[in-house]
Amino acid sequence: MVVSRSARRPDVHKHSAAEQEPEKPGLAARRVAAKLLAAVVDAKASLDGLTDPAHGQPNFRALEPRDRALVRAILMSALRHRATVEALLAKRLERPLPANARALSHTLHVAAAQILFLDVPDSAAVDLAVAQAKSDPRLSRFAGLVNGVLRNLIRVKARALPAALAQTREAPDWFAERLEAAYGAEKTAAILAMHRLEPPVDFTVKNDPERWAEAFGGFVLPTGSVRVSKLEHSVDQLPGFAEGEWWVQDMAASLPARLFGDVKGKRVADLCAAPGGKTAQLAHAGALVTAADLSASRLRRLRQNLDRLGLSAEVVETDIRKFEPDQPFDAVLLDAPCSSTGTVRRHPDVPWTKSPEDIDKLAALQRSLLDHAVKLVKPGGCIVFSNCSLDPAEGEAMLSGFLAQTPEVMLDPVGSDEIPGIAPFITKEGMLRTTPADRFGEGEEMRGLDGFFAARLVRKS
Ligand SMILES: C[S@@+](CC[C@H](N)C(=O)[O-])C[C@H]1O[C@@H](n2cnc3c(N)ncnc32)[C@H](O)[C@@H]1O
Repeated sequence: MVVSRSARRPDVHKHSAAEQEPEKPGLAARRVAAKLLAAVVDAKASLDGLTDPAHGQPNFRALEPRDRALVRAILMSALRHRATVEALLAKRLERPLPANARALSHTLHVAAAQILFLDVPDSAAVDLAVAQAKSDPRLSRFAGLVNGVLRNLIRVKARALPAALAQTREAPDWFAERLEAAYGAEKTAAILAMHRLEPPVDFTVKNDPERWAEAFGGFVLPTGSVRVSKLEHSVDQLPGFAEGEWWVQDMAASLPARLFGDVKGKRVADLCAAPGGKTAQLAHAGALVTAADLSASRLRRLRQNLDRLGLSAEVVETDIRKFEPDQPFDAVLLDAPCSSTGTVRRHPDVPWTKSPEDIDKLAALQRSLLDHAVKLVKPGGCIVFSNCSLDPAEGEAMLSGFLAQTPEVMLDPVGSDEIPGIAPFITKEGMLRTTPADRFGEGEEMRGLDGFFAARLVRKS
């Protein structure tokens, strides 16, 4: 290895006074927030992946736990309200930022999200954004602009924020337009309004929902899930966690596995199983479950989850299109990979990382997975197809194309009284469709669930 002289003698470097100044507390967190925002918005990386404690972005993982929590809070707000922040910043800029000023745009968004939506002192948000600009060669000449724009935002926010929230459609155009085509203008507005809110946490409990609702300070939904509007503790600190008495699962996500009815003693394949929410439901209901998934790391989480819950399943790591079990199953669940547009309340990066092309590709993947899934079930056996997309291309439309071209399979319509509380979500064809704007009763807390699609099919021959 050739080592250059200067590399061996770092002591000869001259440091400027500015470089030697201790870094302002909190600056590293803001820098990481801007970097991750760039990764989400420009490189279409998933926020959960970037902030994964074990495999996430290295600068993020290097932060103290408190700063990691702050970075996540900043990014959740910056993405949840991205269109509103953009509109408010645009009004404070004399002219649009040039396309190559991405770092400047991300710095402004990170600071604006704190000023508008977080409990961070305004002065700290501005000072740190200015310090960030000064210390970054790409941004140093914009430090004055950062200061001016953000101080202006602070001055007007009490009046300008409510107006911007009322006038801005909180989504990229492609996303809102597809929702409108599927659900109409009024329901789209209601869905986008729900995307602005932090969602409640729903739990699937093994037994006695009333008891857990009381223990968590929540209430029982008509379907039996327990809902907590705002959790005061992390889930692993709640009673019953170590004992494996419950798991976190949005109410909508708990419905597909219940469409099989009584599965006690039946051989059921859960084909895209990880991290195992539906595997756990099926195993708890007494099924002999084979849980298959492509992802080794996600299957590790599935095993950990089942261990905690004291439940068991046969676990198979495979691309299910190559899965050839010795004998067909009594029933098959295909909870297919999808655009996840039904989970924007929890994953506000989704509209900014996905595209219409992704939706088309995912619909084609779902179709190929479903074509194979039906071969794995006995004649007379049941197949439930589900996913957490709001887009009919991945739900109703994909399924009707499949049914038209697959004569050996027919739709088994779901009755509106099969599960307590599901009537509002059953379509006239007997499929299940939920959106975040749906409600299952009167009152604010009875509103909101993930967007889900599910259909039950029977293999005739
Ligand atoms: C929506 S998630 C499943 C969630 C899971 N059913 C639950 O309730 O916890 C979709 C899963 O499909 C898996 N997957 C994607 N393509 C696959 C394939 N070709 N074969 C098997 N699994 C696949 C992904 O690894 C991912 O874990």
